[in-house]
Amino acid sequence: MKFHEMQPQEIAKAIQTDLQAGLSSSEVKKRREQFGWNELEAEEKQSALLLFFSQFKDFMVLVLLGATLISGLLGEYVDAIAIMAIVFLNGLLGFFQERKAEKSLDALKELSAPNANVFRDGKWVKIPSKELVPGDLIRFASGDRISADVRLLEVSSLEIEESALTGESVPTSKDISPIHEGNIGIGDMTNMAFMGTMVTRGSGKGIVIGTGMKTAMGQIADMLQSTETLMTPLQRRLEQLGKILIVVALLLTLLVVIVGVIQGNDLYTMFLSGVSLAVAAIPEGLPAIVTVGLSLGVQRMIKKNAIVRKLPAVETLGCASVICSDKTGTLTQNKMTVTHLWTSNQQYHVSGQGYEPVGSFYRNEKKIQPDQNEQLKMLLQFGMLCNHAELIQDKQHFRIDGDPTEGALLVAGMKAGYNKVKLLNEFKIIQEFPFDSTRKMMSIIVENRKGERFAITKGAPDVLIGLSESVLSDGVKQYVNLPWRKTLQTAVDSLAEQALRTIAIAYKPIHTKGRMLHEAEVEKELTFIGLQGMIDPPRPEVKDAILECKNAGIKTVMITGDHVITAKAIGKQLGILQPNSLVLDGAALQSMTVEALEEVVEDVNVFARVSPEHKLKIVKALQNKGHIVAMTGDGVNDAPAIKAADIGIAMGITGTDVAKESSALVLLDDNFATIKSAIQEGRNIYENIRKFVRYLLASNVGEILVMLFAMILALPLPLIPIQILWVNLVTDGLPAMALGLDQPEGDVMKRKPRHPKEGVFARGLGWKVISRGFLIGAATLIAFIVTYHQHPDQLAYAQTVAFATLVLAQLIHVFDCRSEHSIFSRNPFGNPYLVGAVLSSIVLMLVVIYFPPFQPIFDTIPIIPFDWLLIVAMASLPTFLLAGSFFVRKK
Ligand SMILES: Nc1ncnc2c1ncn2[C@@H]1O[C@H](COP(=O)(O)OP(=O)(O)OP(=O)(O)O)[C@@H](O)[C@H]1O
Ligand SMILES: [Ca+2]
Repeated sequence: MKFHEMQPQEIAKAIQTDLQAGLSSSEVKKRREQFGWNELEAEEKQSALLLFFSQFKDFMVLVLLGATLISGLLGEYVDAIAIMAIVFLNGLLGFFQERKAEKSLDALKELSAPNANVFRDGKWVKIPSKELVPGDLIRFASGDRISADVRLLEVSSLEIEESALTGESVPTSKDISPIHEGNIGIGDMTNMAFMGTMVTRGSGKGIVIGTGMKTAMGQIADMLQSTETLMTPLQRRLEQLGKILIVVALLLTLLVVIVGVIQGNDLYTMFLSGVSLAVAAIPEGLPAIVTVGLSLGVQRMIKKNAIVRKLPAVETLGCASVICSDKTGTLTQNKMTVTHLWTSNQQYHVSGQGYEPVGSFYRNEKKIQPDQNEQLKMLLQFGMLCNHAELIQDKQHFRIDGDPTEGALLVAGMKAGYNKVKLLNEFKIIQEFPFDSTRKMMSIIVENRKGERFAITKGAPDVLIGLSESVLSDGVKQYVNLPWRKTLQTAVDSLAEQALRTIAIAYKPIHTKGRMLHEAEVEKELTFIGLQGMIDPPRPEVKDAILECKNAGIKTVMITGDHVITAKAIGKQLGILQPNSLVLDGAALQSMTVEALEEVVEDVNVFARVSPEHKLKIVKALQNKGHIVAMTGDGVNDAPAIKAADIGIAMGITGTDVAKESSALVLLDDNFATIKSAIQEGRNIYENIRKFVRYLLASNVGEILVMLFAMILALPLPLIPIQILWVNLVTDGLPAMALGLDQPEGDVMKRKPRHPKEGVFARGLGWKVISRGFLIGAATLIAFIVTYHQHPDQLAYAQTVAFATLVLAQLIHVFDCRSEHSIFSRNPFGNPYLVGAVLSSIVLMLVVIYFPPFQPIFDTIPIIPFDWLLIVAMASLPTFLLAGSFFVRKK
């Protein structure tokens, strides 16, 4: 018999699972050995060796190797070996950079791996999905992705979207009864749930019958998800730039070689110089360093609780101009406590803090017994019944498992002395209609001991008022006429004005038995019982974060399903709501076109009582206005807006799998302040990339120009090929890496957001690269000419001086690259990595010049101390000459 044909008990027996306790840890271990991990086999990863060799397939490296071969054939063994060594070192550096980038991306994948809710050793626990084994009992709810093949045991309005398997995008509604029609397809197995499919509504529980490759998903081999690493816009631009530079460098090389040969240099030397120059001119290390820069930034973001799922988001973050944030849990703490009750025209106050179920009830400052008041009792008890939350006590600390709103209702009932288990004995739950953010309510149907049935509905008060035909007042049902409507509305408003989140409770007798009801039949003609108002304090750090964003030119918009007045009150507390800002509610949004919304959207700071579906409209309107939008979300219905936003952000704690999968960024702590940190980091990463692009390109320009000038002036070559290669590797590589670790400049959060289309050379970068590069080249040439004049018979000495000048000029220039303003605007020794990199580059340069075994290889001659004056002066010139203009401008 197949699993879908069996009764739950039969399945449990067949697969040997105790439905009361789940699997034991020892049993799990055994089954893991038998069935393996619950994962789809991914493609083979590139081995370390392969990665190492892939470093040498670069075009320029091949040219270099060709040059080595020619040197070898011509008998220039020293040259050949030295070039080989440098190529090897270059490859090694590239290898380590790529390994590091890959490792941190792997770590990211690990962090965003899905979890499953499993019943083991008699307890519900959350584990990584990959640890599931056949026989495990798992549960899931709206927004979850099913992590194994499952035979369903319990469902509550469960609907699952199975398009990943069947191509059918309309969700299938699920039940648990056995199916006996012989041969059926996956789409018709309504009592099964399959790995990779998505719960769009309701909740369910089931027993795992297949894991890993032994699932319906595992059988479609080509479905295996290959994780694509997208390139960021900047990476793409740099790649294009790289291509242009290759052409430019090759042309220049050709020019240098031709001019050189015409002037009587021998062909071999000119060939080698040309190749070295081309190698030096092409920033082939740039893409790798950019990747490392990005991944270092990504790691810093993880430390700040932000996980980047799509690398391009790192850059887009720096461009964000609007953050649309959920209220509950992101701006506020999502720690709810009921403080006010309202029923029969009376307001009550509840004392106590947090989730500790200790507190008293007061009316007009006088303590009362809630048990004495029939209607208060109903309000509290029904709030507990229509409720999935559980209160958990760890030592002295109380916390909620489930929805905090429901947790607050549960605790309020417990303060009055009621016990949920006892209540469930009195009222049997027959049917349930789960909460969703569009209906904004939840209902259950219960049967009491006398066999009478009635529905209990709890939800947003404005919605419930509309659905009520009567209201309970001192035990009597009164028809909801206009005055009553006003009374109820005033009661809601007065709670909302105190920034309280309000929940209304209503009920209705049910006379139909024997068949399942539809929610539309139940959630109407209700009798209103009363209100519960709960506080949800703002997160303390959010107010400052919002202000910081404001200074950075980023507007914060609150989007909430909560009541307009509650939203306004919180918005005021947090500084989101400005005196002249607009508030829009879901009803208004519903009737607006995107175009109409565009007209006003820039003035709206609070959207209240919205459904998740409205978020997409808001994103679109803002984007049409030219904004780069960051949008948060957690539920299934938030996914389209998260996807459409420039930066989709999902909640790590309350977020569903679906929301996380659509997002570019996941907040581990659900905290708004983390978005701010991520944006700050995003800006910083971009600035750091600018820094080393600037450094590397200016260095390359300097190297090319010094050679080119010398050619034009009919001078001998100021640098020999091996020296150029050395500069390219050591002087350029290490400090550039260190720039990737630089701290943000003080004003990084005081600038306006960067324009997303901004080019690589925007904001004066192009000018800085050319001018500094030009000066570095000129200064090096001057040092060379002066020295050559003094020692016309010692070309190698003049070349050594030129080499030292070039290296030093770059190592001084690197400090200038740390600031968008001037080298003087920051403490030059503020980045210890950079200081370390520069010092080691200097030491390596000295070794090449003064350590005898290296002298024949690099053709260097020890420089006499006096000449260092010239070198240092010339090397400082490029940086300080133009930095001087900083003071001129500042005045
Ligand atoms: N578990 C629940 N049962 C019944 N009604 C609820 C429940 N949770 C929330 N509500 C009601 O539905 C409204 C909308 O809730 P929803 O979760 O969509 O938004 P929110 O959490 O208040 O705001 P945000 O979108 O900022 O997270 C709430 O204001 C509340 O009145
Ligand atoms: Ca919500």
